[in-house]
Amino acid sequence: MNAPPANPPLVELDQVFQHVNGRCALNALSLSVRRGDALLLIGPNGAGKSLTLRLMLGLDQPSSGAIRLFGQDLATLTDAQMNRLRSRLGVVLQGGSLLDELTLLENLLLPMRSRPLDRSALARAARLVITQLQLDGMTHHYPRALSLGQRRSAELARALINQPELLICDGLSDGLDRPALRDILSILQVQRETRGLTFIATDNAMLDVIGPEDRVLVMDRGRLLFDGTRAGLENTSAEDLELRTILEGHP
Ligand SMILES: Nc1ncnc2c1ncn2[C@@H]1O[C@H](COP(=O)(O)OP(=O)(O)OP(=O)(O)O)[C@@H](O)[C@H]1O
Repeated sequence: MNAPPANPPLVELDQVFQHVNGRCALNALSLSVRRGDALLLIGPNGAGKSLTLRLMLGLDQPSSGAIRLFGQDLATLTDAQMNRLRSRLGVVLQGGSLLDELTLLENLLLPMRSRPLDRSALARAARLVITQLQLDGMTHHYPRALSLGQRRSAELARALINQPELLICDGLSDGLDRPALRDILSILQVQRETRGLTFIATDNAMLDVIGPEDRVLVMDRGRLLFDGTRAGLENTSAEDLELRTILEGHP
């Protein structure tokens, strides 16, 4: 048997198809995410962005094709192995996921339940993300007392509390204004530079706040239309009508 590569891509999709209600929602999708990448997945409503992330997280199985997370083929994993892989991830899903009956601090500590840490280690982990996400003074508030931006920050803090290797965010910017989005992006960039965080975000609004060398994937109707830098996307879309039409937001 061949040994797995020493430094495999963190996520790989290989010729993935996904049929939903008889429709081909993902069509021959192949992509690869390397450690330290910051990858933005954009495209119109229904392009297949959320489906793609759900497959990466092992929440759905593809109709065909292979998905590898940290070098392991998800189709071959037991539930226990999948849970171990998930403990290396931070996830923010669309639509908000804070539990209303828990305080902000209790929400933040949810991912730590299965970790054998003492109170001081938990407090340290919480303090770090609370400071990073500027949530000081709010730890005993319930989610309903927070602004939308604070709730999004809290979800991100919860996703980062385990210091994950890979952060996957669906619709992180929903309801956030541009300065708030820039703040969040700079927090993620610092984690990328200081500890090699890899992150994947589906977020059309982020296109305006990422750097020219950051990586962008453009999807439409389940197909991957572009994989390159934001600067490359600007050049390519000047000559590619299909891409330009999507970026300008027309049907
Ligand atoms: N649970 C589901 N049942 C039926 N159809 C679904 C389901 N989930 C996704 N789809 C369909 O799959 C396609 C891709 O959906 P997906 O949610 O991945 O798109 P998206 O790019 O994330 O869109 P948005 O920007 O609106 O979130 C769409 O046509 C959608 O209607």
